Amino acid sequence: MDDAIGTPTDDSTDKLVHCPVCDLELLATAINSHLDNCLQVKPIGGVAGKKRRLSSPEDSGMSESTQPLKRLSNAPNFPLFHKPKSSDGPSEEPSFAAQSSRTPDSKNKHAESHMPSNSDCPQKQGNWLLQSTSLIQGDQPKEKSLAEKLDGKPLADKMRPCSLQDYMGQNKVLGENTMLRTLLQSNEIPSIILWGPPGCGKTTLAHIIAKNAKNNNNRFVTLSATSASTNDVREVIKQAQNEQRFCKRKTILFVDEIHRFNKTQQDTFLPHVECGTITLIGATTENPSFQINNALLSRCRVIVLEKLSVEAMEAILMRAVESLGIRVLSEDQQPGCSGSNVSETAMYVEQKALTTLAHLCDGDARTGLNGLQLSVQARLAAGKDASNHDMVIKEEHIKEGLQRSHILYDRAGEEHYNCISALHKSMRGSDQDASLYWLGRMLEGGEDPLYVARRLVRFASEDIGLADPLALPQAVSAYQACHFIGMPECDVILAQCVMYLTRAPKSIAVYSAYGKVKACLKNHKGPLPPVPLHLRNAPTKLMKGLGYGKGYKYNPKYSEPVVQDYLPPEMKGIKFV
Ligand SMILES: Nc1ncnc2c1ncn2[C@@H]1O[C@H](COP(=O)(O)OP(=O)(O)OP(=O)(O)O)[C@@H](O)[C@H]1O
Ligand SMILES: [Zn+2]
Repeated sequence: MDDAIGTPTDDSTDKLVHCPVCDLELLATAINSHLDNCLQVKPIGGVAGKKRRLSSPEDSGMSESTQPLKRLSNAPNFPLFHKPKSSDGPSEEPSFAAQSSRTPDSKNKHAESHMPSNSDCPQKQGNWLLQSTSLIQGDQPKEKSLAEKLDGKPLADKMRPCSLQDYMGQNKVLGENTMLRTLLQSNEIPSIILWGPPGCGKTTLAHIIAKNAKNNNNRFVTLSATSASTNDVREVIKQAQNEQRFCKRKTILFVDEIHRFNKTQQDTFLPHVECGTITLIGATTENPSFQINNALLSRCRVIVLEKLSVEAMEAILMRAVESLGIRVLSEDQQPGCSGSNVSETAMYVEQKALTTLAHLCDGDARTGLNGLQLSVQARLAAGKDASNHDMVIKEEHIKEGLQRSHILYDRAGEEHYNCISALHKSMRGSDQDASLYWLGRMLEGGEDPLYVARRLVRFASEDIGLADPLALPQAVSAYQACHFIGMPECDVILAQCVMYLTRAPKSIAVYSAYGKVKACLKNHKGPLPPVPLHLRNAPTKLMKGLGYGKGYKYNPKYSEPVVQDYLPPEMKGIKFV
């Protein structure tokens, strides 16, 4: 590579810059001619084995805006570029660039990162429902079969809305005059944290926000905190700086599951969010006040998204059903009465089944759409063996298709803590029905029975204590019994214990007395007082010689009450109980 380093002609061009491709330091005036060479020789976007040359931004491993490759007139003719990290090194963690080339699946759904644009929108991409192989052969576009439509990416991904129009629910944050609405209409997007339960549309909203920003000259980069390393974060920042410097383009960085980043990783963002190099959109299912660094939190607006309502879920399912060409049967309708003259077998879904699905998926659109997909695929598979009958998806098929445990309850997240807290408070309030309800919510949702049992043991002491000293052994027995027999048999054991504890008299005397002890020790200034000599044991001659145990009155030897101090002299008279 011939690095033509130019000669300075005036002060403004005297600056040294780094080539973003090969990192060579050279004069600003020379960067373009250098880059022209450098880009030709240096393969960039070495992603997952695919060496590419930068011909368009989408071509590069890391995703970004659909801006055409262009030169800037105000900089000394800089081209648009960035340098995706090579993922060849065996010791390196997979870079975000590498992630972006993986095929997304429902778990790794945000791996692909892109600037949302119409061309990214799966529904607008030449219509994913229509294209089939016949197009390649030059025929008229032929409608894909249902099986073909369900092939590939999960339905939830295919249905991801590209505009607010198709984004359902969340009216509290997206309605007229809300902050977010106003923001979407403004040029500047601030850094935000989207907090909400799984599948409520955080990622989708982030894409829509980025796309809707009037100042569309943004780069959109996605990182998943579950797999990105601090180096990946640094790399993104470095490129964002380059983009800003050379191309005056802002980088919108979407970090999914941002709570998974440790505090150091979160700190890495801070200065760059502050100075505006990066607009951060974080998504989290966890309460940001616990999981996100205060300094970072104070620079971001927190937008709370809610579980999708049943109505919103129905609308989402309906949109999916329509795009799949499945016909909806109201209660009094029969298959075949929809007036369609399609000769092949048709797929129907009962309205009731959709409503049930909308209820069962507990506000999680991904679960809802995946549930629909599974039910349709199961019907298709069953239909293969049967005669050429129309296929109808009924309520029971929907229920079969969903694993309830994954729907009702999120074992690792917020819901887990919310439910155990509700159980604890209901027992404390001696409300048996509520206590049993929350217990059921957890156990039927797949909670670990031992986790619940441990909390019962704690409750027996904290909230009942000496008001009924039998509560503790009851709870310990329940724990052991659960340990022996496990779910599902142990459900009734936990229910018995929960009812016992709920009915028992309550006392926090022990709990609060011990709390005072802890506070006393914590607040103590200076060295702790030594244990008085008379209270010390004297197992050896030496210790006896030192005065250990001297003057101690052994209570059983006295018929009258013994007067003796048991606290260090400094603590005399202190009361905890
Ligand atoms: N409000 C919505 N309107 C329409 N579709 C939605 C909405 N929310 C979610 N979806 C659908 O559900 C899928 C999953 O949503 P998304 O990835 O945005 O959820 P998320 O809140 O980021 O979830 P997670 O916390 O699990 O990452 C989307 O691809 C889309 O099809
Ligand atoms: Zn170079």
